[in-house]
Amino acid sequence: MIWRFLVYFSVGFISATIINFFITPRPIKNLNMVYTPFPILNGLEIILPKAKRWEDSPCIQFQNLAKTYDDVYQIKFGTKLIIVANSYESIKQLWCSKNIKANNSRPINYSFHKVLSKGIYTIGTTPIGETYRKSRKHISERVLSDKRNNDFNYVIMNNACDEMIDKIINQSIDNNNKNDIDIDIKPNLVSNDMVKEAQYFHLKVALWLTYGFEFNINDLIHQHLGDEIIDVENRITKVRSHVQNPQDYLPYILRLGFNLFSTKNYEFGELYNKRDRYLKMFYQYALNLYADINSGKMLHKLQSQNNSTNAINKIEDLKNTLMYNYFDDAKSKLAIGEITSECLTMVSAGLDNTPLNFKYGLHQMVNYHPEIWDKAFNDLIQYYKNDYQLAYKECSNEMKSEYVKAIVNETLRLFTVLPMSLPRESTAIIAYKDAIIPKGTTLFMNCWAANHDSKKFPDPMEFVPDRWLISIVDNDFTEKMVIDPTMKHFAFGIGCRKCLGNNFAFRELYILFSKMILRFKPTPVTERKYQTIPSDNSLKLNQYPESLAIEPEPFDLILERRSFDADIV
Ligand code: HEM
Repeated sequence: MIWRFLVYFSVGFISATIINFFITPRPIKNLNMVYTPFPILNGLEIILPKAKRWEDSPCIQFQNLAKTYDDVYQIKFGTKLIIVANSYESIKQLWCSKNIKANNSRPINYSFHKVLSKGIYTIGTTPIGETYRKSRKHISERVLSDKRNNDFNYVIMNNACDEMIDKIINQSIDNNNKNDIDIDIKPNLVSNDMVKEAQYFHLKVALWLTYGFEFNINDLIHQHLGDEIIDVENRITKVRSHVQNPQDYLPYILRLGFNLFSTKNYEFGELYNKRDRYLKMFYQYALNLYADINSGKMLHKLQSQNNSTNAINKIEDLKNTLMYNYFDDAKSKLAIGEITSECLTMVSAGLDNTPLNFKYGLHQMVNYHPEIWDKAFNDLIQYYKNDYQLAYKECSNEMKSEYVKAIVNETLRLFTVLPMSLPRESTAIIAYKDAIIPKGTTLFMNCWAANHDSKKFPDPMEFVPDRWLISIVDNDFTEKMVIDPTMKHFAFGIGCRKCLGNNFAFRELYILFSKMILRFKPTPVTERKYQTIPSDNSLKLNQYPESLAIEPEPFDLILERRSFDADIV
C-alpha cells in the first residue's frame, strides 16, 4: 500500500516538475532565485492558504526571504516569474532611477481584469497604453493637479471636514444625553467609528468633484447609498489583490478547476453589478445636472433657495466638476470607458486608504503620543497669532504647519496601508546590477519593508514626525523647521506610476488632522477601565493579514472637546 502511494507520488511529482520546466519562464541570470519545493504551485505557498496571523502577511514572508536571497530576488509564482524588491535603496533603484523607464505597466490579472471589471477599471490598474495616458492626463488636469488642490479642492475638503466634525460632536452629545454607551465615557468625550466618518468625508469630496453630487452626511438615504459604495469598494479591494488570488498564477486548466470549487467568481459578478449600478446612476445625475445648468433651470432653482450671488457662485463651482467638463469639452474625446475609469478612480482610490491612515495617525497620537498632538496644536495656532478660530478657518487653505505635514508623512510611512503596493510590469528590458530583467516581467514592491528599513529610518517602528524636518535659516535670519525635501516614503509608490492622488490625499489628511487637533484633546485609552491599549504596529492591528490593504481591528478613540471649542460653532 505504502509502496503504491510512493510510486504514484514520485510519478506525479516528476511529471509536475517536467511540466513546470516547460510552462514557467526561464530564470533571470545573476539574480538569486528563491527555492520553492512544489512544482506548478512554486512560491504560491506564500499566499496559499491565506494568512491568518500577522507574521504570515505576504510582506513579512517576502521580507524574511530577503535575509537568505538578498534585497532583490526572483521567485516563481505558479507560471509567472516575479521580481521582488525588499529594501529602500533597491526600490529606489528599480522604480525610479534615471535609466529605468520600462517599469511602467500593470499586469493583467484574470480575476480582477477579466471577471470582476469586464474591461472597466481604475487608472491605477490599467496597463500602459493610449487609454491609460489619456485618462491619466485628463483626470490630472481636471481634478487632481496641485493647482486644482490649491484653488478649489481645498474649499470642498474644508467644508466636508467641518460637517464631519459637527456630526461627530452632535452624535457624542446625543449619546451622552442618552447615556447608553460605554460607562467610562464622560460628557463631552467623543468616541466614534472614525474610519466610517472619514469615508463619508472622502465620498462627499469625491462625489462633488466628480459629478457635482452633494452627498449629505446627515441624510439617511445618502448614508445608505454611501454604505453600499463603501462596502462594495472595500470588498473589491479585498478580492482584487495581486497577493490574494493564487488562481491568477495557475495554468489555465488548473484555474478552471480552482474556479469550479470557488465562490469567488460569483462574488466578483455580484460586486461588478452593484458597482455598475451606482456608476450609471451618478453618470445620469451628472448628465441631468449638465442639461439643467445649460438651460438655466439650475440657476433658477438655486436662486429660489439662496441669494443671487451665492447661486451664481455655486453654478460656477459646478462647472468645475470632472463630468461637467467632460460633457462640455468636445476636444477631450474620451471614450465612455475612459471617463468611467476616471470616475471610478475618484470614487474608489482614496475611499479606504485615506480614512485608514487618518484613524491610524489619530491612534498613534491619542494612545501613544499625546505630546505630539499638543506640539501640533501649538504649531498650528502660532501661524495665526495664536488665534484658534482663525487657525481653524484658514488651515485648509495654506497648509502652513510643517509639523502637521511631518505627522502626515510619518503616518503614511509607519502605517503603510498597502504593504505590497500595486504590482508593475516591465514593457522593455530593465538592467539591474548584472541582471537583465526581460520585458513582461512582474515586479512587486515590498513597500512595508522599505518604509521600515532601519538603514533609512532609524527606529523604524517608532512614530517620530521630527524625522521629516530639517532646520533652515529664513530670509529674516530666523531659524525654522521645514520638511526635508530629500526624505521620501513609498506609501504612494514611486516613479512613473506613483499615486496620482498623492497631493490630494495628503491635503485631505492635513485638513483632517489639523481640524481634529484644533478642536479636541486626546484622552489615551489607558485612562479607561477594562480596556487594553491596541497595538501601535499596524500589521498586528490588521484584521485581514492576507489582504492588499491593512485594515485595523475596530477600536474606540477617545477625544475631549477643548474647553473653548463651543465658540467655534
Ligand atoms: C492615503 C491615500 C492613498 C494611498 C496610500 C495611495 C496609494 C497608492 C499606491 C501605492 C499606488 C501605486 C503607485 C505605484 O505603482 O508606484 C497608487 C496609485 C494611484 N492612486 Fe493612490 N493612494 C491614495 C489615495 C489616492 C486618491 C485620493 C486618489 C485619487 C482621487 C488616488 C489615485 C491614484 C491613481 C490614479 C493611481 C494610479 C497611478 C498610475 O498607475 O499611473 N490615490 N496609489
